[in-house]
Amino acid sequence: MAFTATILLLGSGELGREFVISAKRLGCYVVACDSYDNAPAMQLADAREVFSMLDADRLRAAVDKHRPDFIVPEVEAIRTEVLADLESAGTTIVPSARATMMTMNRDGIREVAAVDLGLRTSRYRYAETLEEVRAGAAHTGLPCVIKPVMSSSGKGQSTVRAEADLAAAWDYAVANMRGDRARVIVEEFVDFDYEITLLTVRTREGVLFCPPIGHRQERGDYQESWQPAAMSEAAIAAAQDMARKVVDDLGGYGLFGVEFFVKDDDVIFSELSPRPHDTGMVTLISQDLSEFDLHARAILGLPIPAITSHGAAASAVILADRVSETVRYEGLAEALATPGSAVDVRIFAKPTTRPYRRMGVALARAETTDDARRIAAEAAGKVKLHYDKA
Ligand SMILES: Nc1ncnc2c1ncn2[C@@H]1O[C@H](COP(=O)(O)OP(=O)(O)OP(=O)(O)O)[C@@H](O)[C@H]1O
Ligand SMILES: NCC(=O)N[C@@H]1O[C@H](COP(=O)([O-])[O-])[C@@H](O)[C@H]1O
Ligand SMILES: [Mg+2]
Repeated sequence: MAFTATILLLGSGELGREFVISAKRLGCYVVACDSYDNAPAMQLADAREVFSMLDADRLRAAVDKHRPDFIVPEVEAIRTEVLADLESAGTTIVPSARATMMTMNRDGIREVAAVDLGLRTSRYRYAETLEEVRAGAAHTGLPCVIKPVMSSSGKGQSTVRAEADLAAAWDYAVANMRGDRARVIVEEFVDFDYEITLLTVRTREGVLFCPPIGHRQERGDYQESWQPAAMSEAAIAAAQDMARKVVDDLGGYGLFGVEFFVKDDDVIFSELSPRPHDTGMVTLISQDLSEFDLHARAILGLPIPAITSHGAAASAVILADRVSETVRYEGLAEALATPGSAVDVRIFAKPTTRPYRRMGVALARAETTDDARRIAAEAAGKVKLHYDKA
């Protein structure tokens, strides 16, 4: 068939949805996979498969059926041993099977960064029992942050300020982790001035960086992001140096979201996604090419002559507040009419809601990042979710 390439997308949320658009524009055939039907990326893809990507047999069956040129993971929770086998047999895993294995669990990437590469990270310990959690907290000191090694978007994460709260944090982590391995990382709480995502593109021609993205998180999940984040040249250089080391170690081609905490000029590596990053959705309005276009080009081996910035920009999330099997969006016209130099909205069209589930994002460009943040938040606030009765 007359397609540029066949891509099997593992995970079909909002990030996958925008990636499908970028890949389709370049003539790819995309099969979108996720554990539930009508996931955001499926609505735009050429074909879909609904199965748990932790199920090795189903994953292999999907690969046998579609014979992809590229397998593009969009979530962490994937049976990554299967990806390693497929890579050995000649299928390209994006960015590499090693990158997906090392980032599926927090302990993997932490060992690469802190031990193998000697990057500056927070103090940490792993724990598999409450006793080990107590020992971990004694090592890091309080406050500390406790996270399941297998989770994302802040699920199961809590900050503990008093020893008496360690047991509740352990229980919360175990109750909200993914997978069946009760293991957490206990991290020193970093009292950072600000935190950033450095979008880093590994291409055949070398490593490229987007301007740093600042963001604000609540409950371990991103609420708003802006670009460029104000940063000293020294801090940018330190972050770029660390990002380059990690992506070169993980290997392959694609875009990575590398997360750092910054305190004064001290830049501390936190973690990374070997794929587009939620805070990077701001690039849908801030730059040519967006993080999704960059991922697609890097994967396909297409040139990236320049990453052009359109100036200060921001994104603000639109969240659900309850469990519902149906949802409608209202206020789109009002949101898009928000005064500002450029305002846009992305509606993810997720079929169901739950408290804090990200359902859309508002985007704005303005003279300053402060103005862009204000306008994006105002536009996001105008989009109202209407929960129909089932
Ligand atoms: N050690 C720490 N000290 C201070 N804040 C922290 C620490 N670890 C995490 N946080 C805060 O919690 C947020 C989420 O943490 P982290 O990125 O590790 O979780 P995540 O579940 O992988 O999130 P995502 O998948 O959205 O990237 C961070 O962006 C930061 O704001
Ligand atoms: N921080 C990771 C992240 O933002 N991942 C994005 O959220 C989706 C899951 O959303 P859901 O939980 O609403 O289904 C994922 O598929 C991905 O697009
Ligand atoms: Mg993170």
